[in-house]
Amino acid sequence: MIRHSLVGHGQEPHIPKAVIIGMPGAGKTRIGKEAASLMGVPFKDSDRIVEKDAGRSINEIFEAEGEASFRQRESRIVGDLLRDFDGGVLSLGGGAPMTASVYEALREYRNHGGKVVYLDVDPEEAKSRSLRVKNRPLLRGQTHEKWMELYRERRPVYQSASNISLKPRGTTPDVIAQRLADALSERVVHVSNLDPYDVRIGAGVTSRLQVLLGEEVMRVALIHTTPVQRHSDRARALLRQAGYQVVDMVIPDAEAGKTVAVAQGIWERLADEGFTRSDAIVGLGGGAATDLAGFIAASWMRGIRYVNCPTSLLAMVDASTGGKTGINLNQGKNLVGSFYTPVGVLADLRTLRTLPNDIFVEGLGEVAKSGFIMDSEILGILEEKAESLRSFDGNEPEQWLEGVVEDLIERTVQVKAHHVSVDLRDVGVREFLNYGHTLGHAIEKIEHFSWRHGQAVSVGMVFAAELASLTGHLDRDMVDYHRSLLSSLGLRTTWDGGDFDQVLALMHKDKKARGNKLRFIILDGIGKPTHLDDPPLDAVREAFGRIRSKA
Ligand SMILES: NC(=O)c1ccc[n+]([C@@H]2O[C@H](COP(=O)([O-])OP(=O)(O)OC[C@H]3O[C@@H](n4cnc5c(N)ncnc54)[C@H](O)[C@@H]3O)[C@@H](O)[C@H]2O)c1
Ligand SMILES: O=C(O)C(=O)C[C@@H](O)[C@H](O)[C@H](O)COP(=O)(O)O
Repeated sequence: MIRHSLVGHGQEPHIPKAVIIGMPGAGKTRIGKEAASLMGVPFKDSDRIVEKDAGRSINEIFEAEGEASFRQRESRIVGDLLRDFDGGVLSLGGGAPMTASVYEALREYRNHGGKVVYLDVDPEEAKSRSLRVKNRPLLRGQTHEKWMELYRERRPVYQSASNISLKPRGTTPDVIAQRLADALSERVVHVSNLDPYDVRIGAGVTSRLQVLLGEEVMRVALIHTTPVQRHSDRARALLRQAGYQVVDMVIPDAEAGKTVAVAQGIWERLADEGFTRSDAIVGLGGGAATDLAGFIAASWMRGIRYVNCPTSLLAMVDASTGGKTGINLNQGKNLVGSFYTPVGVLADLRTLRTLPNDIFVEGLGEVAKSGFIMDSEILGILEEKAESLRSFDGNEPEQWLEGVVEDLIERTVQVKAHHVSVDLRDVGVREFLNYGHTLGHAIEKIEHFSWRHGQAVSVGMVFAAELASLTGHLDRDMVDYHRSLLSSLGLRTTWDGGDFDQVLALMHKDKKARGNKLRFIILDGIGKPTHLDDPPLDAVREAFGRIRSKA
């Protein structure tokens, strides 16, 4: 069986971090070596190991034993290395994946989480480079025709054998090596809806835009706000380099961007720029920008492809994933929108470097929410790292960002992915992601959006915990735990604005409400969310009273 053959006798696999494949002259060795050195892991080239093992050069093996014998040697050695080259980067000879046994071994390796990287070079460039190297017996006396024939034969095999593809065209090997190192350190959370997609988390993942958008797309509308200009400049440069026509669309910041007027302005611009169904949207910024961009993608010509590039903690852990797109009305939050999934989400940790402290801290509200409803490990990390998280200023060491913060993002996205994979349309378990939001959205509205979403949700969770306690679902210790954890992170736990009747009217506009009946998400315990339908009005009023600072 596959698992058995790679893992061996009940041991953990010691598989390589990555295997690089591609045409001769693609730069597999140079780029692989450099990426390995950037990551501080060992590098091996299967051709060199075959030569060492045989005690003769590849040319000599071909001359003395013939190609079939070389392929047998290669297949055995690649098989061994795929089983036992712990965490290293391995480059394969250009023809290796064409051998059935190597192709199969690569498939097994991918099934165990291995990363097979196809260096998809321009065939002319690879040809001129490969002819400079002497020990390539199959390339001797090659005509241009024959080379292109080889390329056409091998390319589909490289494509289907790989799960990462890098196009070095127009870039230097150093840049590609850095991209490769970035791609290998990223984390991926899979969302399995009808239209499945991945959330990629890591430093530099924005460079994946081209792979996600694909070759059919001609025009890309890059929707973003001004505070993220530095990151949209980079995305725009990457998109132009990849050959797309980029139309830059700057929208008003935060909730001011989630309006009918802004959406209308963008629809008109798309029409003027001639956007068709095969064009695309990229939403880059905080949750407000990705909510709007998704809504534009969902509504333009009844739906075009879009990618989310979240740049705030909250957008990375929550808003960018799950396909809830929408805008606000004067009457309430997110009242108009649709469920429409992106083709991918790229959470580039480097963008967090410019994120102001208060926006990072509000994002912790949604992180804590995911801990409360499903993953107590998240709560453990938040408790342990509260002080450093609360004082985030963007200058944290790389290890911290790619350690604690990346762990929290990955875990929180896993919680989100779980709920939206099971219930995209929000008719059951997905509603658990709304913990704290019934009151939270009302607070945002009453405060004219001067309160940040995550802060409002934080108070909303304390309110929901109080309501759960009043209705016999949660004990007092848990309510106290909500207050102490959230405040240790710099989140609000009280609110003195509005009055009960105002709040009640807004809570009736919440999407969980049915007819005249309110519906809340509460907890029976950590990781045990449940619905609370139509609770006694007195309990709702009392819970509201308990979030006032003078309570
Ligand atoms: N669709 C969903 O499932 C979902 C989930 C959660 C929240 N949301 C929505 O997301 C919004 C809140 O998102 P948010 O907290 O990101 O707020 P936001 O989008 O208002 O962004 C907050 C501020 O931070 C700026 N910013 C973002 N990234 C930055 C960076 N890297 N450097 C500097 N500045 C940066 C933004 O321009 C803005 O000024 C709300 O509208 C909420 O309703 C949606
Ligand atoms: O994805 C969901 O489902 C959520 O409820 C996530 C929430 O954190 C988010 O704020 C969402 O936008 C709220 O949606 P709404 O349906 O209550 O408007």
